[in-house]
Parts: sequence; C-alpha cells; structure tokens
Amino acid sequence: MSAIKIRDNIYAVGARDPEVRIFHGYATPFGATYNCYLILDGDKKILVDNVKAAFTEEFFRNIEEICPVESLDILIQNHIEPDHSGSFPALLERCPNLEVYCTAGAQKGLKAYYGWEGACHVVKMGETLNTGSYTFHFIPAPMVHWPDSMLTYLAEEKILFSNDAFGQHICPPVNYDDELGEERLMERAVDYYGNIVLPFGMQVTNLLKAASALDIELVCPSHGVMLRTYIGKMVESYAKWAKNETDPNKVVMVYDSMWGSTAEMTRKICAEFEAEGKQVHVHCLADEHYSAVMGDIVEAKTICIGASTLNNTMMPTVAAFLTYLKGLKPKNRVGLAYGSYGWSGEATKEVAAVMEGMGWEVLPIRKQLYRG
Ligand SMILES: Cc1cc2nc3c(=O)[nH]c(=O)nc-3n(C[C@H](O)[C@H](O)[C@H](O)COP(=O)(O)O)c2cc1C
Repeated sequence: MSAIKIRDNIYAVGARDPEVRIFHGYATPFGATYNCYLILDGDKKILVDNVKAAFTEEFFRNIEEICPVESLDILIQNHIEPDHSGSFPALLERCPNLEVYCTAGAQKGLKAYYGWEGACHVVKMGETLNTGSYTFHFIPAPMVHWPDSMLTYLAEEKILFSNDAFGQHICPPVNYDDELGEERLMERAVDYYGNIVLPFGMQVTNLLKAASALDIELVCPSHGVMLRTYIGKMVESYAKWAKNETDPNKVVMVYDSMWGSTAEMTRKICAEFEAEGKQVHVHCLADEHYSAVMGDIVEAKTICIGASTLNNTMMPTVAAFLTYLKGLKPKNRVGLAYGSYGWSGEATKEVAAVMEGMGWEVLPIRKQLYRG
C-alpha cells in the first residue's frame, strides 16, 4: 500500500493485511487493515497510532513517501493494543525524541508491552494539543476497546480519529465508505461490533454523547474504510446497538451435529419460525467459526442453540461458542436450547443453564431421541 492523501496535509500511512484469517480469536475472512495517520502542521509532524509489528516496514515506507521517519515529532497513541502500537519500539529507535500523547492507562501499557519508561504527556478528557494551526482534542473512551482507549478529534479539519470505534475488519481495494457501499459497510461494522464492542454498551453511549458535540466530516478508524458519507448511519446504528435494541422478528440458530439429527431439528424449528413470519439466520459451527455468528446476535431477539450430546456433555464446538458468547454478554434475549441425544442427553440442559446464567428468558428445551 502507498500513503493515501486525505487532506492537503493529512495522510493515511497504515498497512494492509489481506491474508489474516484469525485476529485475536476473531475470524477475519476478508482480511484487515491497521490504519494510522500522519498530519503535517507547518514543521510539526504528528502521527496518530501505528501498526502491528510485522507491518512496520510497510508503514515506514508509507511515511517515507511524505517525510523521513526521523522527522516525526509527536505520536498520539490512541490505544496500546499491539495492532496499533506494535511499531512503537521501531519508531522510538528512529525518533528517540518523539513526544508521546496518550492516556494514563496507555502509558502503563506501553511500559508493560515495550518496557518504555520515557516521559509522556498523559491526557484526560477535554485536554487539547495545539501544534500551530491544528488543535487535537483528546476523548478518552475506556473499554472502547480497552481501558486505555481514546479517540482524537482534529477540530480544524473536522476529522475524528476514532481508533477501534466504528471499525470494520475488511481489506478492500477502496478507502472510503461510499466506495465500499452501505450494505457491505454495515455488515462488516455489525460483525465488528458484535465481536469487539458488544459488552460495552454503556461506554459506547457515553462516547456517543461526548462525540455528539463535535462537527465531524470524516471518521478515520483504525480498521477498515474511512467514513465520509455514512457517518450518520454508523452513529445511529452504534446508538441502537449500545442500547441493546433487538429485533423481535430476528432469530439466530447456531448448532452442531454429529449424525445430522440436530441439523434436522434445526430445519424443523427454522421452518416453524419462518411460518410465524420471522427472519431466521442459521449458522452451523462445523462450517463456520463461532465469531462469524456474532454479527447476527447483535440485533436478534431470539437465539436458538442446538447441540447433540457427546460423552455426557455438549459438542466442543458449541461449548466454545458459548464460552465466547458469555464473554460478549448479549442481554435480554429469548433462548431456546435444543438437540438430539442417545440415552443421557445432558447437552441441552447444559446449554439452557448457560442461557439462564446470562439472564435470558429460556423457552422449554426441545430434545429428540436420535432421529424423530
Ligand atoms: C462418540 C459419541 C458419544 C455419544 N455420547 C452420548 C452420551 O454421552 N449421551 C447421549 O445421550 N448420547 C450420546 N451419543 C449419542 C448422540 O447424542 C446421538 O446419536 C444423537 O442423536 C446425535 O445427534 P446428532 O446427529 O445431531 O449429532 C453419543 C454419540 C457419539 C457418536
């Protein structure tokens, strides 16, 4: 990838990773990008975030299209997760006097990850950095995505560097939301939300409140395409998802099956829901990674989980999905546990217990001895 000119003095200088298929346990069938941004303000050169360590060379090449890496003055580190900070040691090697702006949590993280104990500008909500003609406003957003996370707003250009917020895992040959198309954008965004942001509805609501005062023309996230046309749609969707507004007509069915009996139950139950006019999304865990289900979970009111009994418990694929789901904490759902068994049939009871543990309304279990 080359540097992408966004404005006269602003460039995207991140890296593309079309090959990545699992990203910290999250399936990325369409690859990912690690976006970061270079801003020139007179003789000041400011970098917002950096990239995964393995992509440092590509990142440096992109910067060098604009200016020498050694000439960078300031690094705004919005978040310390290694996909945004992996090049930090290499950057410091080439720019030992780089001034770093980040939250207190990020400072701790930079020390823990990289042993870095340098002087740092620790920023809080509402604090700004003036670099001459530009003012950067810092907006800490704890848990969107980690405790150290923040966003940075460049007032004069009306650009929000949103880091993980509003991101999408995709590595398309285009740079902007309207080039990708609304449907594809929102499909990737809800997948990202379901896998990354879902547990943090309250924090997202707080962030949207803080961002509502800003005049934003361009959102530059750390993953996926930049938003210039569908900012309103994205913010509206985040607000809805953060409030856990589900669709009573949307049903998700997730299952695995050894001999096809639970698959057959899935087809029957699916047909029943469809006869009621519901929209059913079916995922078989033998074919799909458990994280591929999460985009549909975000808006579905009813979630049916099918597991046959294997050695007195549920199938491991379903157990893995439930472990993942529990961590992402979808609330206020209606659950149905179903599955086939041969003699003891523990699986469905175990699935229903997990649903109860998440506080869901649980429908009566549907169990079937072998093929009925
Ligand atoms: C390796 C293996 C272990 C099984 N263990 C149990 C068990 O512990 N308890 C039980 O009720 N059924 C057990 N079964 C029977 C299956 O649950 C039963 O065949 C069921 O119909 C399979 O549903 P499926 O076709 O959806 O996989 C086992 C089946 C296999 C192949």
